[in-house]
Amino acid sequence: MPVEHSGHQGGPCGKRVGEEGWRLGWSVPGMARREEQAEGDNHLSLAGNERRPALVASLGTLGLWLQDMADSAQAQKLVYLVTGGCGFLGEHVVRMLLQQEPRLRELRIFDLHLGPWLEELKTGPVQVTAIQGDVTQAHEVAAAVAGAHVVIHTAGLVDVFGKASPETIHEVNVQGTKNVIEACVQTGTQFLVYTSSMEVVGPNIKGHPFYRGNEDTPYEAVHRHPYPSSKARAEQLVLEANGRKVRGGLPLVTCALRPTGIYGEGHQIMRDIYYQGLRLGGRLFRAIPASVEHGRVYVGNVAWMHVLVARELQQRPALMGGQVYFCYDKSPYKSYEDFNMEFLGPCGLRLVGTRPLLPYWLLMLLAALNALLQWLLRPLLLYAPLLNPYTLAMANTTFTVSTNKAQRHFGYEPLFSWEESRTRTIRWMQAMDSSAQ
Ligand SMILES: NC(=O)c1ccc[n+]([C@@H]2O[C@H](COP(=O)([O-])OP(=O)(O)OC[C@H]3O[C@@H](n4cnc5c(N)ncnc54)[C@H](O)[C@@H]3O)[C@@H](O)[C@H]2O)c1
Ligand SMILES: C[C@@H](CO)CCC[C@@H](C)[C@H]1CC[C@H]2[C@@H]3[C@H](O)C=C4C[C@@H](O)CC[C@]4(C)[C@H]3CC[C@]12C
Repeated sequence: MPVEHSGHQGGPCGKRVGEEGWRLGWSVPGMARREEQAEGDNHLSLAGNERRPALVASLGTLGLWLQDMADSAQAQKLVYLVTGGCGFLGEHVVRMLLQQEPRLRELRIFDLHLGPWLEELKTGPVQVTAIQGDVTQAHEVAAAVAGAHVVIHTAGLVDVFGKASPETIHEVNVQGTKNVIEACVQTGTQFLVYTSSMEVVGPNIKGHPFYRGNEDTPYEAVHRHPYPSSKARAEQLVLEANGRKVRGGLPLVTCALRPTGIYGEGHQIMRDIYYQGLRLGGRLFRAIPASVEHGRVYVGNVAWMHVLVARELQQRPALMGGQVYFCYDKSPYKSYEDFNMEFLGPCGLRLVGTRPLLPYWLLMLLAALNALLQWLLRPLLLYAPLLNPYTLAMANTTFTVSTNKAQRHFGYEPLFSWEESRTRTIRWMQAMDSSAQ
């Protein structure tokens, strides 16, 4: 089924806040706890002074307050740079850092396209610096990196639909990453976290299943498509750079995070599939057997892993430097289509068929036809449907992870339960729908 990227249409989801609602209301479970605890601490110190004269109590409070100020002035000293900070994942990383990294003094957000939502962040206690720039331009990257303690490099060209040329994908994903590494070395930045992908491992071109594998599971990683090839090369460069001396003589410490298919608020492909379903009268047609498992992970948990890994890399460079970690959480193992229905179902869409409605050979034919059409139409227009031989192979090959390496190395536990991840994603879809009406 050729599934085209969509425009906006109204749908059957219930009315909620507008799309901005999820942006402005963004918060994480741990944050509320931290604030409550801070308040609780104040109450405790006041309670201790209750029976003393009022002046002593006030002085005590003032003292504590001054101490707090001094502590936070000392603690807030780190400068972080997030490349691709205005993307789907990048925005979540940025917001998570602001909420969960108390040592942050300045947060630099580097992206080709800056989002208007950055403005709202500039009123907080952390200095937020928005930098419009291109990772393929070494001098722009170096200027942004200079003086940063940590770089989280999420910028990338995510394209499995043939929208960009293989050369452009390589330029952004590989040359862009080289520029980030060189900038760290030249300017003296010691910590680099790279957002890699499950695709550096697989599925491979032979369609071998990767069933609940971990970072050490043997697998023949062979790629031909430009996107996974570029991510694999970039990851290799990042890992090889671990231990290089940066300006000032200290060693560069790097590691790579490999998310499986990310979902959550802001997920463009989910949006496209939703509107596709609306165009088809509220129905989607099963194309992939329900038994093919596809790994998924909630964007908030991926963002949390980035924040945690960046923090712990500074504490445990010997253990974590040069390592790769799959991103995982408690999201259930399901087929790509069944998993999407967890969100699309509550928005009124139905998945028709308990088995694929078309035989696989026919789907392959349609996918090949789409590829041919894309090629023929290229001089006139960009035809980039969701279904092509590569995306079909991705959706039709089991690839799931089961690991606890992140927990063992840096104490990672998902911040969001599956129920919460699901609820947040559904709310976002409902808000998106009501703002479209
Ligand atoms: N979405 C997923 O399911 C998924 C899964 C695994 C890994 N990843 C990786 O996560 C990262 C973020 O992906 P995403 O899904 O948020 O994609 P995205 O397209 O939403 O975000 C990428 C961001 O990078 C920016 N960017 C692109 N080219 C740039 C350039 N030349 N210079 C500066 N900025 C540039 C874009 O403007 C965008 O804001 C990517 O590196 C991707 O490979 C994504
Ligand atoms: C055959 C169609 C019938 O419904 C469904 C096509 C679905 C595809 C468009 C997606 C299936 C698997 C997705 C990819 C996967 O989740 C992991 C990814 C890794 C990441 O680095 C980038 C995104 C992606 C390639 C993701 C893209 C969309 C799928 C191919």
